[in-house]
Amino acid sequence: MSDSKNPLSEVRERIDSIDRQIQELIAERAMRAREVAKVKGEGLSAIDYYRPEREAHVLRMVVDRNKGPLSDTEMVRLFREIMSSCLAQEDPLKIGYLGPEGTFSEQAVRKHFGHAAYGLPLGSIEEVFQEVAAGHADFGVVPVENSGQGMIQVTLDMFLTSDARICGEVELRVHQCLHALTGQLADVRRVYAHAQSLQQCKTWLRLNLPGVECIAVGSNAEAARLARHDESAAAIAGEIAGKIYGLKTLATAIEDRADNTTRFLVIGRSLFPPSGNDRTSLLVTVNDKPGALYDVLSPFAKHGVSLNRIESRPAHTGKWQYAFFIDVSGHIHEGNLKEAVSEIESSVASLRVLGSYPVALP
Ligand SMILES: O=C(O)C(=O)C[C@]1(C(=O)O)C=C[C@@H](O)C=C1
Repeated sequence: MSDSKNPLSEVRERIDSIDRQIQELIAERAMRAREVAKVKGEGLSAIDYYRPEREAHVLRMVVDRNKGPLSDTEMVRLFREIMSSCLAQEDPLKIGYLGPEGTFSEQAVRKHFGHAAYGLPLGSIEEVFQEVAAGHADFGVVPVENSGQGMIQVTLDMFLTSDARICGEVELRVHQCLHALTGQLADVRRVYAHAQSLQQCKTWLRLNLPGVECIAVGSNAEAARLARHDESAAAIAGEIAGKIYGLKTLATAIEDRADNTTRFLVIGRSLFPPSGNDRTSLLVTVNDKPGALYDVLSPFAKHGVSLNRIESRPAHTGKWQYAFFIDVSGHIHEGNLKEAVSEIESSVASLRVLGSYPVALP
């Protein structure tokens, strides 16, 4: 009998050896993270140890080093989880999001903070802002924009009345599925979903479920919860929500646009230092005079600052008065943006820096 090893067990032995090394290195990394924490001070809470600018820097180095075969997104996800566990050694961060469990907001929380953070499902976007302001949550994650549907007005309007700061952004590819209790499309008489999701799947619904009643509810996870108790109903929700609520998936990727992506904001109570690739969000209200918007925008051009987006909303200060949400490249502590902003400040009714934060990672 040949004494050559079975090729499967040979590769598995190599994998076991690599796993041993990875595990030792992860344990050593966790020890170093403890040392860093000691330098920052003993007995602080998780929020005092958290450094989003450093995390973004670490993850950008991961992307730069990545030569495959795993994608940048996968590599970033793995390292994010390692940092999440390193940070949670004392006490996990508490993150508020639009619940219940299984929403895309929860997926955004996990993408940005990893699974060692403690997720706090809340009833509404307003509640996420309130819980962060009250200190019951360290940070909150709220949807702000969808690639096909545009801005989420509730989120923008919350910045008009709250002191929340933006500490980060997360981009999430959103894949919608149709789930139901029976698993039969022919049984579906009504479809529950969040209004945004109904919009995102309009064409699929028209072609595959013509004439079926579409009912907008607070979240997709709520839709899945309702469909669990009704054999003639289906819910549009992510894959995870379908599983959590014990439903069968009737169709996957039913969104009309293949690149359907939602951008979320991480909200907190303070500003963080530059990470090297940042974005700044400003809230500006202008006086009613000719060229008011020109006075806001021209200093950006003059100081070489790129404008990423501008969105207007009725201001809460009076009829026909508008607030502008402006996103620009750079950090507020960096020279050219600082100069542009101080020039704008002298010509507008009000200007508030909502936050400077690392640009979203893959
Ligand atoms: O470098 C730090 O400041 C750390 O605390 C270490 C570390 C990490 O694991 O790399 C952990 C948590 C912080 O949010 C950032 C980075």
